[in-house]
Formats: sequence, C-alpha cells, structure tokens
Amino acid sequence: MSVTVRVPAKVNVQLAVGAARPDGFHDLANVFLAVGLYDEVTVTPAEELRITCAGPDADQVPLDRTNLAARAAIALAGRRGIEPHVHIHIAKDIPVAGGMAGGSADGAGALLACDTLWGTGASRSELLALCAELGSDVPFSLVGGAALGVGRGEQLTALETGGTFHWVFAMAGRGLSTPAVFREFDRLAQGREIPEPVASAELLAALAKGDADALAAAVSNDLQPAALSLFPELADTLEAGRGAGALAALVSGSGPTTAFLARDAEAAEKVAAALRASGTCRAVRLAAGPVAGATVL
Ligand SMILES: C[C@@](CO)(OP(=O)(O)O)[C@H](O)COP(=O)(O)OP(=O)(O)OC[C@H]1O[C@@H](n2ccc(N)nc2=O)[C@H](O)[C@@H]1O
Ligand SMILES: Nc1ncnc2c1ncn2[C@@H]1O[C@H](COP(=O)(O)OP(=O)(O)O)[C@@H](O)[C@H]1O
Repeated sequence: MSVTVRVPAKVNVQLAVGAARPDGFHDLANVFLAVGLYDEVTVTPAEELRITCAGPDADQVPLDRTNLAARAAIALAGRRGIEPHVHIHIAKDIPVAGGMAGGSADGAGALLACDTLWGTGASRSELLALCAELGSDVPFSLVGGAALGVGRGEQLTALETGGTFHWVFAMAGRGLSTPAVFREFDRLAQGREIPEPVASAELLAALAKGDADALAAAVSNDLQPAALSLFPELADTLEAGRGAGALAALVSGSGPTTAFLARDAEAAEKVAAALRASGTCRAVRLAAGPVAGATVL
C-alpha cells in the first residue's frame, strides 16, 4: 500500500522583513499564495528509510536524512514511538533552491502521507506544529490557498481571495541559499532603522477582490535587493517580463525564481513567450493561484 500527496509551490506576494532577531531569524509579514506547480510525495512501507527523487532538478535534491521529507517522517515516527521505515519518493516539479518552497512542500507532503499511511491520526494543530519545527515555510505548504505568515512566517492566518491570479515563473540557471539572502539583507540594512514588518492593507484588499491590477500595484519583496545583489543578472529577467506587459515583476521569496503577474491566461502566455525568447532564464512555467495545500490523492 502506498499514499501519495500532492503539494503546491508558493509565491510571496508581500515579503516584509524586520530586523534580525537574537535567534538569527527575522520577523516577517509574509503573504503567501499557493500556485499550481506541484511536487508529489509517495510513501510506501519499506525495510528502512529510503528516499528517491525524479524530475528535472532531481540531482540537486539531497537523498539522505537532511531531506525535509525524511526529517518529516522521522519527526512524526519519533512522536509515535515507531520506526520511520518508509520509502519516500518525490516526483519533483518545483524548482530546487528557487524561492518557491519546494523542500517545504516535500516536508509537508511527507508528513501528511506518513500520517495517512501509519494511521497516526495527528490533529491539524499537531501537524502544523510539526511543520513549524521543520521550517518557517512548511506550515503554509500544508494549508495552501492564501495566508499571512507572521513570526518567522510560521504563524498563519488564512486570507480571503476573490479570484484566480495568473503567474509566469522564470527559473534561473542556479539556486540561491535562503540563509545567504537573509545575511545579505542584514548587510544591506546596516546603519538603517528597520521598521516592524506589517501586511499591506491595499494588498490584502486586492487579494480579497481578486483584482490583478491592484495586486500588481501592491506587491513587494524586501529580500529582492539582497537577491539582486547576489544575482545581478536577475534584473535582466525582471526587465524582460516587464517589457512583455507583465503587470508586476518580482523575485519570488529569497529567489532566484522571478515571478510575473499577468491580467489573464492569454496575457500570461505572451509574457512566457517573451521570457523564453529573451534568453535571460533557464526555463519558464505558467501557474495560477490560489490552489489547495497538501492533498492526499
Ligand atoms: C524566504 C522564504 C519566504 O517565504 O522562503 P524561500 O524564498 O526560501 O522559499 C522563507 O522565509 C524561508 O523559509 P524556510 O526556507 O522554511 O526557512 P527556514 O528553514 O525556517 O530557515 C532557513 C534560514 O533562513 C533564515 N530565515 C528564515 C526565515 C525567517 N523568518 N528568518 C530568517 O532569517 C535563517 O537564516 C534560517 O536559518
Ligand atoms: N525535499 C527537498 N527538496 C529540495 N531541496 C531540499 C529538500 N530537502 C532539503 N533540501 C535542501 O534545501 C535547499 C533549499 O531548497 P528549496 O526548498 O527547494 O528552496 P527554497 O528554500 O529557496 O524554496 C536545497 O538546496 C536542498 O539542499
């Protein structure tokens, strides 16, 4: 018997970053939107814990116990006093180290899949607490939709959305390390007063209305200058998307994936074609959101 869970990627439509905390994390106002690009995590009983991964970026995914999916299985089994003896297979379509929470998706997916396979019957709040232990973005991968994350991003409030938003994502030729981007944020912020991170009222209203133009006017990412500082060529990708009529162009989370908001599916196709022709990125994908979080298939 196997259990397969499908988990979406995310884009941060607002990422407001506060000053570094004593524990090294940063307080955030992190507005997540789940988009229709998915990893699938399948768990099957096995002699011992084993991980395999397939997909375009599979060679960049660690297959040992540092994999977030393995950590999720170990954490849940530990709570129940059982051995995490499963084969975890990840069918990976979310870019690795791309700022789209691919590893987090696999962590949330493995947790839900193992809970289902083992019949451990964890409550939603127990699953969310385990997710938060695995990483700041992992709780959102479980819940999906649209949500505001505060604290280090793990304390979620679901957000209303009044429609579907159409996005184009440009994958970069290499990854960016999330801790390195936060460190660069700190370096660039030296000597400057960092305001408390707060969610934008205009942005939340735009999401609630399903108004793409208003959302485009309100999106922001405080990590974008840091990502551009470490990966200056991303400016060319952003410019190519803007030139093709994207309503908004921004770095997704810590990057280096760039995200382009389009008015509708047709406009998204035009932006995608222009990005492909620009030669400024490795691959281009279209995805709409919000979509549901981790789902047992
Ligand atoms: C930046 C964001 C935006 O959604 O995502 P990505 O762009 O990486 O996908 C997240 O905050 C990433 O969340 P996640 O990838 O789960 O990070 P974690 O494993 O919790 O932390 C990795 C490292 O990132 C930094 N970090 C993360 C979250 C946070 N609020 N403050 C931080 O300073 C810390 O250096 C930490 O050691
Ligand atoms: N299941 C996983 N999938 C991808 N990366 C993983 C996974 N587990 C651990 N990692 C590690 O996490 C790093 C960040 O990956 P990822 O979550 O894809 O990016 P991001 O944090 O930018 O959204 C990778 O470089 C990899 O070393």
